[in-house]
Amino acid sequence: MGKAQYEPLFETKKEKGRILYRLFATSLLCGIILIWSYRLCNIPKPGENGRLGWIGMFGAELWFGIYWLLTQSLRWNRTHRHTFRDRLLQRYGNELPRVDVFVCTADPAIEPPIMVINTVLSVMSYNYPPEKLSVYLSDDAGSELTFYALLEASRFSKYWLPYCKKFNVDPRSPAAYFTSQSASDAHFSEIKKLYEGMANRIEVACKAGAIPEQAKLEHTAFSKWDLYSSKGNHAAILQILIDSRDEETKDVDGVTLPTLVYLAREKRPQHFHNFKAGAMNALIRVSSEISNGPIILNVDCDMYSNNSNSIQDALCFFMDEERSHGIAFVQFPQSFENTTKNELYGSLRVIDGVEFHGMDGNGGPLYTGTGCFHRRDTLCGREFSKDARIDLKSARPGKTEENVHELEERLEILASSTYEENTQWGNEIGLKYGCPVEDVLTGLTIQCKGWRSVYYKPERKGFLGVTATTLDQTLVQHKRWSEGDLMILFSKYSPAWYGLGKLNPGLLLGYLTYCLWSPNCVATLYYSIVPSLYLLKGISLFPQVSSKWFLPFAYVIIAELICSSAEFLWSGGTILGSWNELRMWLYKRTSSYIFAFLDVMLKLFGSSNSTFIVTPKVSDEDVLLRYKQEKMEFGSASPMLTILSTLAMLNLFCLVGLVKELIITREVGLKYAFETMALQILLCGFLVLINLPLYNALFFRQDKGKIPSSTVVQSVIFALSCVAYVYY
Ligand SMILES: O=c1ccn([C@@H]2O[C@H](COP(=O)(O)OP(=O)(O)O[C@H]3O[C@H](CO)[C@@H](O)[C@H](O)[C@H]3O)[C@@H](O)[C@H]2O)c(=O)[nH]1
Ligand SMILES: [Mn+2]
Repeated sequence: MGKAQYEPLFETKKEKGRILYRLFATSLLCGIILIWSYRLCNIPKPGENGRLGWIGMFGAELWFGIYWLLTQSLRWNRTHRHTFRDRLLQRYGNELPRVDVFVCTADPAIEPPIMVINTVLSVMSYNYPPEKLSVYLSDDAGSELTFYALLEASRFSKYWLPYCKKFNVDPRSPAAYFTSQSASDAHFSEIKKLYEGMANRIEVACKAGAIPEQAKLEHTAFSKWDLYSSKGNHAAILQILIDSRDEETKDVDGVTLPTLVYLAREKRPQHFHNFKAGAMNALIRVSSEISNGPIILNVDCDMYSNNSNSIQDALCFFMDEERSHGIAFVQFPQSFENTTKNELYGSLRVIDGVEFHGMDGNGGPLYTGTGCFHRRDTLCGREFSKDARIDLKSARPGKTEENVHELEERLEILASSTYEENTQWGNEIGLKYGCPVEDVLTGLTIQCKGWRSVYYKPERKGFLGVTATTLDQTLVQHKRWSEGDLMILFSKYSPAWYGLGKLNPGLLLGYLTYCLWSPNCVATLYYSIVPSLYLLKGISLFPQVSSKWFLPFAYVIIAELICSSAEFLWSGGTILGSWNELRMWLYKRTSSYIFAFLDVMLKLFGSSNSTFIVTPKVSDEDVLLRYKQEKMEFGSASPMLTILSTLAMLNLFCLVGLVKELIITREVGLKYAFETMALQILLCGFLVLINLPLYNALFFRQDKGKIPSSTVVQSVIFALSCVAYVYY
């Protein structure tokens, strides 16, 4: 094709209004600098009241200001992507590359098999040539129930795939499709009935905790579970359920089906399994001997495909003749199906709607796990080189002489728990080990090798998953993320030193923003405790309202509040949602981040081990009901909850103490108090206001989601002693 007619497969647009934003950010920076100057110039002399508190305020504001500066790297250079699928099909319709999809599951109890196979079915039915598509399910529990469900799904797919194609439906997760549709023609009822039959059989098996004897007789694979002892202790089980090279396996219309493989890697108590990263690496090896697709898509078991064209979209970024060469991976945003209108537990809205566009403008987003397309060889450690073009037409391993059983047996060795000993797997090859956010670390090293990545957020969401439905789950998940990100900062691959000179400076700062999530806890804790306590003591920490120094404080606070709410609304959130987001911002910083920060510090000094607490994807009925009503679920006692309620109580006591002085004892005049303490009163008042749901759960609620009485007692005692100590 001549250069003149070159039509790109994707286009990149700079965000409109960037100049305006940059002006605004610069003005905010001026405000911040003024605040710093005010603090520095007004530190009370040694011996004067409030010197220590003042110095602390300076520290906190210095941190907030610097951190805010870092976050500008995520906003300065935002870009948006658009793909041209029709051009892709026109040019490469017949030579599309093979694509391997990896689905990961870890525990049938909190990731129900019926949900897992809905995800599997949704990715099997992509709008893509089936002979070029292979789907691998990694089951870290090695559960017979999950395997049984997958076997059922492989049978159902013979009806489901033709149906999807014929009626061009979306989403292609049957469960999601049937809940979104109310059509009632004969085809619909027929396929729905088939699905319900299957779902019913799976549910019965899961309830009983055992699969029907009949199924065992029909499929020999179940004998592989004869030696199974537990989810942490079992041999590798590999089962090729559909091999698209087989002539006999066709759907009901006689069309080839995608390859479908079940893999439970070997697990032994004496061998550390490295969580999802270990599962992914086993999948990379096994798949390389079956389909060896040059493009790999990974999804979590709850993240079904919501858009049947996502593979084609992603390929537009890998197959453009002029601009695809340096692109290693394409990350889609993480969206959720079970969110409520005002997202009580916060959301990834601003990350997805603003920040990742900013990362993309600087060299590409982080690899955040699910919904990411990779080139196989960059995932396996290939360095970038200007000249060496990557071939997406790599050969598929031919069908060998061995029969399927021999093949499975041979490949099970690749998934054994000792296979990686004395190899570079988890280090130079595949996903990196040793970090709770293995994906972010892996993506970082790929970018350090000279590759870039792409953030693609299509109109119709690519993937939909299940988000946490209780406060505790949310905080635990954010602890894992923020802990992992901070570990990266101190790791061999730290963006701060390893990335220096390898990454675009803007990208490096972007990584730092995420790595430094958890240290934010220190300044936030300080800001939510000390000003309120000083308020009670009658010591002012902010400029008087009539002072000219009041202006920069007012400007920075108001502008930042408006800007972050605007970003939230702009990304599709509601006003109440933005208030909830603010609350979660506070809660994460004063619980998840504290524990993440402490854990990383402990690790640096050699103790404590990483864990991966898998987020539950199902909840009890009453919990679910409260979730839908957006009633915060506190539930069980935990150290994180104790901190949150202690902080809330502390601020309540301070505010009540102030009101008592102002109105009842009238020790200080109302006017005088506002003149000298306005910002402190506002801050304390804000902290009380945002904690209203927490007070409700402490003292008034009767349902199971309330705060347990042990926590109530603890937090009141802690807060009272703190206040008493300061006051007397
Ligand atoms: O030992 C394990 C643990 C987890 N998983 C799977 O990993 C996925 C993610 O686990 P989940 O508990 O849902 O974590 P999330 O915090 O929701 O996951 C986000 O964060 C992870 C990194 O912490 C990324 O890997 C994920 O892709 C991303 O969706 C799930 O499919 C699990 O089944 C395994 O396969 N093996
Ligand atoms: Mn998840």
